[in-house]
Amino acid sequence: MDEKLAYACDPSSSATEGYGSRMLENDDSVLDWRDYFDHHTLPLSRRDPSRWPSSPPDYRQVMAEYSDRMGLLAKQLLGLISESLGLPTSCIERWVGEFYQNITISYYPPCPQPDVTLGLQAHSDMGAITLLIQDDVGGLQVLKDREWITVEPLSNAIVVLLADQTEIMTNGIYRSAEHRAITNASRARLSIATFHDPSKARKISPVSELVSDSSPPRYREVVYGDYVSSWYTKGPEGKRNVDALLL
Ligand SMILES: O=C(O)CCC(=O)C(=O)O
Ligand SMILES: [Fe+2]
Repeated sequence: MDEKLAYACDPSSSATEGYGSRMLENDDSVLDWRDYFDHHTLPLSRRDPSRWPSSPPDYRQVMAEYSDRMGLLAKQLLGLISESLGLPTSCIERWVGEFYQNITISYYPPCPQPDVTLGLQAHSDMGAITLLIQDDVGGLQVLKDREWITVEPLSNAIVVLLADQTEIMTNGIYRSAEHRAITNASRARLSIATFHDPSKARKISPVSELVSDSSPPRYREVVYGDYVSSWYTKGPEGKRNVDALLL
């Protein structure tokens, strides 16, 4: 525990780097059965490996390489999404602007009452695209046709979760995935989520090529930093934050 606390997040502000267990600003909110360690990894100006664990000895080097490779994969996937919509490959990536990438390692201890306790409450991720790996325990679920479907762990698989800004940029053609993590009584679980977000100052709206008289914008423009603040203040409650921007 002392080792974890040596890297503790700043409790007075949300989304800081380091070790923590409370995600939302409101003290009355239901807690998740989860500890997490958040790394700021891109752009390089935010990357400070001295804030990351020093053990095992190659941790920092592996994390830096993982960050670079996930960033490239996220760009490729946004490129494929752009192409699938008949847009130039780099269109959505350009709309996001420089990637702000955070890597969150979540640890879910065994839970004595898994039937009444969530590891992580239902939410959609707030940025553009999340790449997630999980160990063999399982616990990630996605909402499909109002049913929670378990994402069975596959070794070497990367789960792609589209996030809220991609829903906005594609004018709702691609939807962000509502997901949650459940707990279990017997085995601890680990997952690693790599988030790719716009900068806080970036204005996000449906990409202009997808908007016309016959296809009007379905979402209000939002400054990404305001979106993040509102998410942390109100809490996710499924997809209520992106739904609140619907016109
Ligand atoms: O642990 C998981 O599988 C989900 C993690 C997640 O959704 C998140 O960190 O946003
Ligand atoms: Fe998530």
